[in-house]
This record gives sequence, structure tokens and C-alpha cells, in this order.
Amino acid sequence: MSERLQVRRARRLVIKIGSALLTNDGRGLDVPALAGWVDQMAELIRAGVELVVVSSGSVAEGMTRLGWSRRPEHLHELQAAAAVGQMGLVQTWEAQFRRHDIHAAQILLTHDDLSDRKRYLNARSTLRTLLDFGVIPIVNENDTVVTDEIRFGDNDTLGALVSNLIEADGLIILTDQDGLFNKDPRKSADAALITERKAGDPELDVMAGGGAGVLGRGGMQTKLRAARLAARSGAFTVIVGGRIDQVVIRLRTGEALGTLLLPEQGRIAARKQWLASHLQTRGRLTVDAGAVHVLCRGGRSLLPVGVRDVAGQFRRGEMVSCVDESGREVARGLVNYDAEEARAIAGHASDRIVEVLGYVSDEEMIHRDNLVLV
Ligand SMILES: Nc1ncnc2c1ncn2[C@@H]1O[C@H](COP(=O)(O)OP(=O)(O)O)[C@@H](O)[C@H]1O
Ligand SMILES: N[C@@H](CCC(=O)OP(=O)(O)O)C(=O)O
Repeated sequence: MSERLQVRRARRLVIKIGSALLTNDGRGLDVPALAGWVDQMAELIRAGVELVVVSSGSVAEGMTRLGWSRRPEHLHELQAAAAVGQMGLVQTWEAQFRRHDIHAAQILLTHDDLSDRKRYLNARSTLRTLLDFGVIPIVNENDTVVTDEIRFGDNDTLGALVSNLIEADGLIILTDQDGLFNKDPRKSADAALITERKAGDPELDVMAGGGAGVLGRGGMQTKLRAARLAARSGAFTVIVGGRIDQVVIRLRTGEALGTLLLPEQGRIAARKQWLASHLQTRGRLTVDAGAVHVLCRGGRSLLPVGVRDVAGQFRRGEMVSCVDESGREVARGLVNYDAEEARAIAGHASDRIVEVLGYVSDEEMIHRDNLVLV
């Protein structure tokens, strides 16, 4: 058995399952297969692993329900099929997880939701809260409101963006092939499985060059791109055959199934680099000596109580600079409140936020995960 320590030690994983697999090559939802993955996932959850599922299959399931044998070309018909199919998809996930007394939640996202800073923080807080409650989020694209995503039908990218969002240790992409091969195994009988590479390895581009299956849209190219995106927050990716017996459990025990694509750098370094790339700050929080002391020790959040003064106009999710009372910058981070709200709660204990604002979105002014010392 290979080491694969990263996979064995992972505490938070995103599992993405493609259309071809979920719908048994278009023959309607493959409920027994889905039940099998749920049994395996429930075992991981019981062992303390936090899981998010990114599930494709709404278009394929919608086509089956509407009696369509060919994927429609008109975007609105695709969107209609997705809306019909999503019902069956979440019903099935819900019913299967209920057998294990695990609640499931539906999350529909667009790529835009994840590039807008405010919505990014909102999506992240919701996902984290669900995970804290032991609920399993079932994510798909919000196909009703987008056309680009449904056209490219690329949930691999969504899986990677969700991995970035929740800072997952890894992304597992279950697909209809055993992993990434050195050429398309549908076309070449002598194709060989790649077991492990750095996600950034340029040789992989040539190997993933072949197209997708009939139902899935992205093929291996989008899976490779997803692995590179996931690597930006330090997550590994495994591309692996979803029909392999007990695949999730066996991966978890470190078995070298599928293709493991590794990030160039670890999670903390990746996050710091990502935060540091936000050069433009939108505002300035002057923090008191106690807060400077706490921040400089590292690994701590900035609470409203330590904020003396708020300068600038910024929105929740934007980058602000934290300075000490002499004006020296000590940290930067993504702020949880709009400037007006931040002014109102500055100097107050977190349990008073609700009194001052009438609601609490977060107890921290800047969460430690979104803070970098300078
Ligand atoms: N180098 C490769 N290794 C494995 N599969 C490949 C490769 N190049 C192209 N493919 C194709 O990619 C398909 C999987 O992608 P896709 O159909 O988008 O699946 P999914 O619905 O799981 O996202 C495979 O069935 C295979 O034909
Ligand atoms: N969101 C749509 C399209 C997603 C899609 O095709 O993705 P995939 O099968 O993973 O390549 C669906 O659920 O059918």
C-alpha cells in the first residue's frame, strides 16, 4: 500500500461526482451506486471527516424524466432539464443520507458567486455552518440563472472552487474512468494510468487532451484544470473511478487508486500567497495594543472589541489593512462587515453586536483564516 499520507490525514474533503457516473451513462439516476457512495461517505463522516458533495447529473436526470434521448442544444431547454432533474437529484441524496441519520442540504452556486467577495464570504459561512452542524452540503451549479456554466457543463471547476472556499484538504473527483491516463482510454487500449504527479506538471496537458464522454462535458482537461485550481489553496486532487468497489473508503486508507495530483505548496503558504495577491486595500482598521499583541502571536482572529478606529468605505469581504495606534501596518485581511457596520461595532464585545446592529453575521471583525500578518 502506498503512503498517500495527505489522503489518509485529510479532515475536510470535497467529493465531486460527474453526470456519466451518477446517471449510469444516461439511464436515469443510478440509485444503487449513489446509495453505495453515501454508505462510504457516512462512514467517513462518522470518523470525523467533514464532507461536501459536488453532484452533477441534473441535466442528465432531467432529460430522462422528460423523455429526451438527446442533450438539447438550446440553452433554455438545458436549463429546464436541469431544473427538473435537480429535484430528483437532491431527493435521492436526501433519502440516502437519511438512512444514516445525516441531514443533507442543497446549495446551488454559480462561478460568479465565488468571485464576488461578499457572496464568497456568505457562501463560505453557510457551508461552514452546515458542516459544524454535521449536515452534508450537496452542491451543484445554479443552472437556472447562468448560461456559460451549463454550456461548458463543468462541475469539475465548481468542485475546485468549493475546495478553495472551504479550504478543503483535498478534492476527490469520481468519474467513469479509473483515473487520468497518458491518453484517452476510450480511444487507446494501451493507455496507462498516471498514479501521482504535481498538479502543475505541464506533461499532463498533453495526456488530458482527449475530449469528454457523451454526457459529461469537461473530460480530463477540466479535471486537470480543477486540480490546479484546488492546488491554489493547497488541496490535493484525486481523479478516480467511481465504480471501483469501496473507492472512497479505500482511498481513505491510503490505497493508491486513481491519479493523485499534488499542490506545489502547503495550505498555509498557499492561503498567504492568495491573500497577499490582494494588493488593493479598501480601508483601514486601527487596532489597540492588546489586539496588536494577539494578532502578532499569529493564528488569532481580530475581534471588534480591539478596533479603535475605522477609515475608508469598504464592503463585507473586501481587503482592509490593520494598523497599530502609531499607523504601522501589522496585518491585512478580508473584513466581515461593511464600513458603517464596522464603525458601529468597533470597541464592542462580540456578544454586544446583536444589540448594536440588530443581527450578528460573524463574531470576528476579521476571521483568522482570512488574515495575514505583514
Ligand atoms: N487521458 C485521459 N484519461 C482518462 N480519460 C480521458 C482522457 N482523455 C479524455 N478522457 C475522457 O474523459 C472522460 C471523463 O470526462 P467526463 O465525460 O467529463 O466525465 P464526468 O461526467 O465524470 O465529469 C472519460 O470517459 C474519457 O473518455
Ligand atoms: N450542472 C449540470 C452540468 C454539470 C456537468 O455536466 O458536469 P460533469 O458531468 O461533471 O462534467 C448538471 O448537473 O447536469
